[in-house]
Amino acid sequence: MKPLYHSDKTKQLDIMAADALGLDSFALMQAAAAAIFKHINAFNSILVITGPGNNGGDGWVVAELARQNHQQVKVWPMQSIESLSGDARRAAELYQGQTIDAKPDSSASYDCIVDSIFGTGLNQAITGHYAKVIEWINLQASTIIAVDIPSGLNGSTGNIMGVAVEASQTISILALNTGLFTLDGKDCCGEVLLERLGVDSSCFAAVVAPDGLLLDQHHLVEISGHRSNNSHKGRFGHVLTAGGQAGMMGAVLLAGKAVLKSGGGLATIVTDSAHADMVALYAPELMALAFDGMNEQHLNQVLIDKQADVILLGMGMGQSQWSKDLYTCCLMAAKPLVMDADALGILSRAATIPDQLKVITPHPKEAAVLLSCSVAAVQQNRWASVLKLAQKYHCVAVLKGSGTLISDGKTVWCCPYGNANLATAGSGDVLAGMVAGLLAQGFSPAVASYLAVIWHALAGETNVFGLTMTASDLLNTLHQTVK
Ligand SMILES: NC(=O)C1=CN([C@@H]2O[C@H](COP(=O)(O)OP(=O)(O)OC[C@H]3O[C@@H](n4cnc5c(N)ncnc54)[C@H](O)[C@@H]3O)[C@@H](O)[C@H]2O)[C@@H](O)CC1
Ligand SMILES: Nc1ncnc2c1ncn2[C@@H]1O[C@H](COP(=O)(O)OP(=O)(O)O)[C@@H](O)[C@H]1O
Ligand SMILES: [K+]
Repeated sequence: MKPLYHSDKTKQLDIMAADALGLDSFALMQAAAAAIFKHINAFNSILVITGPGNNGGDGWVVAELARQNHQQVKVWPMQSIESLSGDARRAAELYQGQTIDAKPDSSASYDCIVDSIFGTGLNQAITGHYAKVIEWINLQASTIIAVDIPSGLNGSTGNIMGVAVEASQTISILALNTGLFTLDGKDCCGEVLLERLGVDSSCFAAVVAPDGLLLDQHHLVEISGHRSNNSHKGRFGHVLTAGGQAGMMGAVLLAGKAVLKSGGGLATIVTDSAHADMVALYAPELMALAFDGMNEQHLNQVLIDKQADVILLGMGMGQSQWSKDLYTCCLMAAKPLVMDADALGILSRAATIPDQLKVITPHPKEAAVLLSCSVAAVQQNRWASVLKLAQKYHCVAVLKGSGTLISDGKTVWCCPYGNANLATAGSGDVLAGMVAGLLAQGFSPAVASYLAVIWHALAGETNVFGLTMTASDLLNTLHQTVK
């Protein structure tokens, strides 16, 4: 897994890399620019837009390399050369090509625009002239290459600070920043490429603790590689999927089916007696159990009889007395618990956190309730929020949304896959069922969570139904990602 760093660690990483390579800071800038130049050396006409810091410095060096390569290149500096300092000033002074000092007229077109306005040094919202230039960049049909980070994107959190470049490609230098992969990061970055300049990331990871780890689809081989031939359904776990108060049955059905679709051996739906009989009509492979409210003896007996390995609680469960009774009953069994949806609201008000709680799967609004803060506060720093959730509830937390984050309270994993087609009713119920299904098969809470998240996101991203995909379609096409 690639390490991810908040952008405040960049300077430290730059120094370590320079040491490892035996370069001074200007030679490191030249090496960075040479690595970026490889990605633009085939364009005919290039406009490099440079800012006040070292990100701008990279841009000046890239422009000089393009000039030497006989490409048509111009630099549009946002600041006068005299106002620059250090390596950036030196880089600008070495450039021997043309500059422009205002927006190109509409007849001038560039195949490629290089965004080297701001990198990791962005420290306030972008306004004024800078904002206008970024808005102009976003209107151009050119290929837009962002140096290190799209200007305006907060490299740590993935928030847009006022306005941000929407790049076709982002070429990160030395290390990847956390903000590239969550919240607005994915919309701003386009394709993310990493140029390590010959420095192995393990050289950093040993000294500077990463703030996150980037998940990769290759982890999914762990799922299919997990089972021996000499197996039976009892080996793959039994999940009791509890929820679906009167009139809200769909969510718990989707979750129960996802348990089986993710390889779980057995799934029993515990739901309102008004519709327990209908479960088999939807999916004959599901077992059903009616819960009438405070019928705890009955439920406990079933938990024992059915030897459930995992309880998944909350989908379509509501917040009524029936819901609270179901919550209470499920907690009486000392079985590993996964909580989603309405169970999270009850958990947030509960006097104690059950010892057996293994995973919670909130979307940002549920996370806000769990952390007693606003949705904006959760999203402002999703990295800190997912850590807080895991630490407060002593379990693995899955903070859903664009760039889903998973944490066990120490490590944060980030899923770079998925798209807005997953924003469809019931898609989270499917994810919760997948987490429980993998947990029941013996994966640890963290591994079950991140495997489910990768699988779910990739299935959504590659689904042939595109934006017409429903949660049922997603379930029925999971096999295209993992068989
Ligand atoms: N030798 C080096 O130092 C290397 C630097 N690198 C590049 O350097 C970048 C980091 O350089 P810097 O730390 O200079 O950061 P930036 O290039 O992002 O620029 C920071 C400057 O912008 C100003 N600024 C920040 N936010 C602003 C806003 N909203 N409006 C107006 N001005 C604002 C700051 O006051 C500061 O002067 C990296 O992203 C990377 O591109 C890499 O090439 C690796 C080597
Ligand atoms: N824009 C997006 N990009 C990637 N994944 C998304 C996006 N929007 C939603 N998702 C994913 O879809 C699922 C939606 O879950 P949730 O909000 O709980 O929906 P529901 O309650 O309808 O099941 C989550 O796994 C979430 O990460
Ligand atoms: K940039």
